[in-house]
Amino acid sequence: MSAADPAPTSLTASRVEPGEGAALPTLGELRHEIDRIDADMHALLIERGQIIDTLVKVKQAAGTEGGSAFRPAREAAMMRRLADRHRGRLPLDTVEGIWRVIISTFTYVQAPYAVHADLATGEAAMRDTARFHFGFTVPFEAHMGAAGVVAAVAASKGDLGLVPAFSSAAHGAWWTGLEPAAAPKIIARLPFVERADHPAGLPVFCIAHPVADAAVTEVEVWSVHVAGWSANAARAVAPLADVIAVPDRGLDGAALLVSVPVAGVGAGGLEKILAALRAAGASVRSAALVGSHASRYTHAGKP
Ligand SMILES: C=C(O[C@@H]1C=C(C(=O)O)C=C[C@H]1O)C(=O)O
Repeated sequence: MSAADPAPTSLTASRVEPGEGAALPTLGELRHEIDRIDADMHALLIERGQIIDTLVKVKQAAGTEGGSAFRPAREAAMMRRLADRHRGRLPLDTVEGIWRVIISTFTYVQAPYAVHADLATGEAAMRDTARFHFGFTVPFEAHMGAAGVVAAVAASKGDLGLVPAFSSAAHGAWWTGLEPAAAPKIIARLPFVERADHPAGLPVFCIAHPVADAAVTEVEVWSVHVAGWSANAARAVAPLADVIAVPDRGLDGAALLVSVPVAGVGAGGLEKILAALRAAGASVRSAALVGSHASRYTHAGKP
């Protein structure tokens, strides 16, 4: 501590936020408070790490470790609570980014994993998304095309893959690679907290080998193959579910990725969607469950 920065005693709340007409604290006093808070936050992160050390032992004892340590249901719930309780000067974007890095890195130190991402749609946006959600300590591996991401995750024990959760002609029906029972599955949809001005708002599905005790089934994602695909069929399913369609012109059909809420508003199960397709003249050739994730959660954004 320099002579220009004396060590004052801790400030009372009334001096940190003085009322109208009250004497302002000195810059030195306020910086001392900032240093105290930084040391407390750092100590709390170290303590969080100690809890994780014990959590690893508990998971080992329960036999629930191995594979990915990523628990998307828990993370979705934590991120919703964080967004809902946030207030004050620090932007929500920053708070969300800090906690994504904290949680993803603590997941990594439990069981190392890499994040494989499909850069084919837009390298900058996908890299921003991967780094925002998983930080810089978790290794990042770039792929050109979603099929490469699916293959890399399939060959790994606990790696995660990021693929676009939006229609893109360039991608083909990558999700058909998730149909075999032993293939990776969709386990999350990011960002967990959506808003119009999200700084890393590219909608992505996170794929991984699913962990038995970790599935979130609020929204099911189905790979559906239809014959007789048409604009009429597309219009019939649009109000019922989020659908990504890749038409197969040779066969007059399409491969669809259909997200179906399991409960609540919009629920009705896959059957309702298949019935709407049939009523619109399409015939359903197959339907395979390729994953599930937490309900989408939208935050109002800046107050
Ligand atoms: C700590 C756990 O493992 C992971 C890390 C988390 C964290 O650091 O908060 C939360 C969920 C998991 O993805 C857990 O399973 O609770």
